[in-house]
Amino acid sequence: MKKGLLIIISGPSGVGKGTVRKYFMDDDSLRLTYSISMTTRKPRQGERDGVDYIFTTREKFEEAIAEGELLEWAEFVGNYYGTPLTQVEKLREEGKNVLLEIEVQGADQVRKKCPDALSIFIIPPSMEELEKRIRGRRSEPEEIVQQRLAKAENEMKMVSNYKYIVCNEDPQLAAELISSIIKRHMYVEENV
Ligand SMILES: Nc1nc2c(ncn2[C@@H]2O[C@H](COP(=O)(O)OP(=O)(O)O)[C@@H](O)[C@H]2O)c(=O)[nH]1
Ligand SMILES: Nc1ncnc2c1ncn2[C@@H]1O[C@H](COP(=O)(O)OP(=O)(O)O)[C@@H](O)[C@H]1O
Repeated sequence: MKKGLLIIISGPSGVGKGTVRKYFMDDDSLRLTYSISMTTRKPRQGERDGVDYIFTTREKFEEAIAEGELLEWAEFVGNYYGTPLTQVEKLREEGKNVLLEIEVQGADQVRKKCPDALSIFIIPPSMEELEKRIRGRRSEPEEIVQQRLAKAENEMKMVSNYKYIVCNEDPQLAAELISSIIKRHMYVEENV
């Protein structure tokens, strides 16, 4: 059996990564598994431990770094985020396509370790629209919103490191584009 793809999806906070993902994640023909990250961020309303993230403490996260348990990790607006290593390789060996939804520094680390990773960056139709979306989520205090917006400006400078750029104006269309990119790569992998 062919090893599954490693797919990186990045994009500024609030661009709609989670929203777009819901449109294509359950498409069986894509054989996708979502890699659940570890984070020290507090859960937002409706987020579930072990489903959206593995929520943990700074102490435990630093232990995981020291033990070499993470494929990559980064600090983002005061919190740690990282990808547990164990599941990724096992799932790929089983032929599953593993999806990492991670920020730009983590994506760099993954590209170095796995040069064959497929990377996609989601951009907003405009920075004004991005601000509306971050604020529309109403989950964080103004100070954090400002930090996320400043971070977004910097992240947008990293788009050229990605193989594909998809604009999320309409989430269904963005999901269709991402699905066709994944299908194309699955087809290529299966026919080499
Ligand atoms: N490097 C890295 N970044 C992650 C990981 N998990 C999530 N992120 C990114 O961390 C950033 C902040 O995530 P979050 O607080 O959930 O905010 P959101 O993207 O606005 O929903 C986003 O860019 C995520 O894609 C991870 O395991 N590693
Ligand atoms: N194409 C879109 N048009 C308008 N609003 C959107 C679109 N995609 C996402 N949103 C909204 O933007 C906000 C942030 O989306 P979310 O999926 O949480 O982003 P991310 O996971 O990138 O942080 C949510 O309130 C979501 O409903």
